[in-house]
Amino acid sequence: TGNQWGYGKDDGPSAWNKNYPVADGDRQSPIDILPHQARHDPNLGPIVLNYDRCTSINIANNGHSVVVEFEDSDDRSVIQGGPLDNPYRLKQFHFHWGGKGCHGSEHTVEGNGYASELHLVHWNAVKFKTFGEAASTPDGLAVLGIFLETGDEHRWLHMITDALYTVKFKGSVTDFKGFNPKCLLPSSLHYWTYLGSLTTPPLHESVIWIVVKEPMIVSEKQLGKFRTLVFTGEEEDERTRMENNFRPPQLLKGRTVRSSN
Ligand SMILES: CNS(=O)(=O)c1c(F)c(F)c(SCCN)c(F)c1F
Ligand SMILES: [Zn+2]
Repeated sequence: TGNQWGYGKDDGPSAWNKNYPVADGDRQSPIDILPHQARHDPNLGPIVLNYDRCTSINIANNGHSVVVEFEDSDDRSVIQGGPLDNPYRLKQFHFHWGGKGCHGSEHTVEGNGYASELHLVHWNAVKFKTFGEAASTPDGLAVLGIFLETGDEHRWLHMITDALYTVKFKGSVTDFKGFNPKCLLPSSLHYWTYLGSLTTPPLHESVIWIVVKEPMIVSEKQLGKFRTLVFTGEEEDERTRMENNFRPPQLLKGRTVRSSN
């Protein structure tokens, strides 16, 4: 069908504007963050996360990433504070990563990429009735971005990486109950924030981005397990390793990046 997109030569980020013209819009993500040009805003308070472990549902391979979905019928798991006027409900989290040794984050900092980037996707259920409505309206979504850097093993990431073999193929879904993603976060939640978009089609310009400055540290072995997933379905004959599922930085087009402290 027409809306097939991916990260390959012919269907990758440089081709997305064919089916999704907003790809060339004025508030696209990710971006390259220049800390010295970010405006420190003393009015930016801390990010407050209230996640309830009971809202996690399943882990899935959607053909683009590995995604953990959450129950979002009430305010049990929300993010608030910082640049947000309302609490935003946790809908899902997923990752973007590179190939062996090369970079795989979406946002970069002074041109430097990280090995991977975790996105916790939240939606404004005060102003919108459904996730879909929020995802297609300016500032309907708040995405918390966390960089992953290789080093020592992450003590809790094994809860995700141990489940990856069950979602190797596109379309596979497995139960994933009782997981609180707060265990993944670095100790400091100082952040940069700016107005942007989804980084995958349909690339809606609906995201308030909150990018945490301190990366989480994971081992090369843990990261390698993400690369055992494939973009393709079990029934397909070619097995395309899932890696480099990141969009490169987009033009800032006059936007301001603010910094907590
Ligand atoms: C920020 N990262 S992302 O890649 O642009 C991204 C996804 F991959 C998503 F899956 C979803 S939710 C489901 C909608 N198709 C989302 F809101 C989202 F923003
Ligand atoms: Zn993402």
